[in-house]
Amino acid sequence: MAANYDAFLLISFGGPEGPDDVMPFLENVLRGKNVPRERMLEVAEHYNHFGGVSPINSQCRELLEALKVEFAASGVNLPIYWGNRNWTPMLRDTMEQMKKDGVKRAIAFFTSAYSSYSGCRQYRENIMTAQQEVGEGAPAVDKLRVFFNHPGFIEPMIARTRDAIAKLPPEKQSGVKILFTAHSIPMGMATNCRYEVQLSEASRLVAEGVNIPDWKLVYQSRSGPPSQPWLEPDVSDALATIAAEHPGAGVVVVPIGFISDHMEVMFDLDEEAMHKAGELGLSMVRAATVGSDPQFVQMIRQLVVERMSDNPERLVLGQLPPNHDVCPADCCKYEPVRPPMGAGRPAARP
Ligand SMILES: C=CC1=C(C)c2cc3[nH]c(cc4nc(cc5[nH]c(cc1n2)c(C)c5CCC(=O)O)C(CCC(=O)O)=C4C)c(C)c3C=C
Ligand SMILES: [Fe+2]
Ligand SMILES: [Fe+2]
Repeated sequence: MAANYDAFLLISFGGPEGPDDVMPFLENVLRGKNVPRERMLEVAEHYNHFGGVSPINSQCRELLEALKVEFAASGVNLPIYWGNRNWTPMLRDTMEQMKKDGVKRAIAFFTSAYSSYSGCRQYRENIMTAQQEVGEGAPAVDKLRVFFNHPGFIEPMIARTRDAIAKLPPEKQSGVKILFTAHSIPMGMATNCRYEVQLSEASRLVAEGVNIPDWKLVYQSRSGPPSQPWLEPDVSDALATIAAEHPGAGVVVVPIGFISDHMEVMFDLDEEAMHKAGELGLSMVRAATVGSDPQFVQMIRQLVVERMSDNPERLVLGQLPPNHDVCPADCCKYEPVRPPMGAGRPAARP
């Protein structure tokens, strides 16, 4: 059913924009999560390595600028808002502003291509919490379908993978191995969502697009305690396996699980995985994420128009259908094992 919207809302993760932001940001990210404090401090070091600034907020600003141009050029007459889960601009403040501006019903784009607790349900919970905090008159918010199999995501990723292969030394290009990487999540989270299935399909589509049969889906940025099972293999272990089986091979690492080159891409891949590949004698190139690619920006506009049309064209590639518009009640449900009492401290809110 077509719906009428009077605003567009970008909802993202947020990131620190200076050294003083790093710890409160991480405390926001990890509140209620079973992640050891040592891991939090380790990740803080990654951010401090880059001056305490994550590029994610500036990447969102760039995407918003590109979207304004795209909407104006194609007659989509919706004001654009932006709110984050973990750092300013916080979602609740944005919703407060939307209420003041008289917005009644917004359509939201989450910066996650896949269904998972963190990428889907937690954002929906964040919306509900923000609505409660804003109170009477808070805008209603619907979310766009996940886009892991939309041509506007897959085709730019094929182009970026092709560019990355071309950066390998010519003698390493034939026989290249592709590692598609995504954020690892606890097995308990993975079992109640379509994260792995959707990631495998997106990876398959990109591998097929560049005609490379030798590919594997692997994981990165694991944060759980060693006792808790998370999705594997880790990218470094996968690199070691390639080095053992194909010494000196060319490897392209494609961060298919992310849509911008944020800290988890810059540190975990460009620093750690690159260093590991060098030690193992592999030639590694990391493919870029979609960022503000024109086709990706167009995709967001198409997804909005799709929801506002009576007979929409629901673009999709591959073997899976377009994902649902409205999440069923238990979609991406996750009841985490809580950390022991006293293991975490409440975070200061920005
Ligand atoms: C229990 C699961 C997760 C923990 C713990 C976790 C910690 C953690 N994450 C970041 C930074 C980012 N995470 C991002 C996305 C993301 N994170 C998880 C799960 C956990 N993260 C998932 C399932 C996802 C979604 C993946 C996807 O589908 O896109 C991102 C990217 C956000 C974006 O909008 O692009 C970042 C950045 C930190 C710093 C952290 C703590 C140690
Ligand atoms: Fe994460
Ligand atoms: Fe979901």
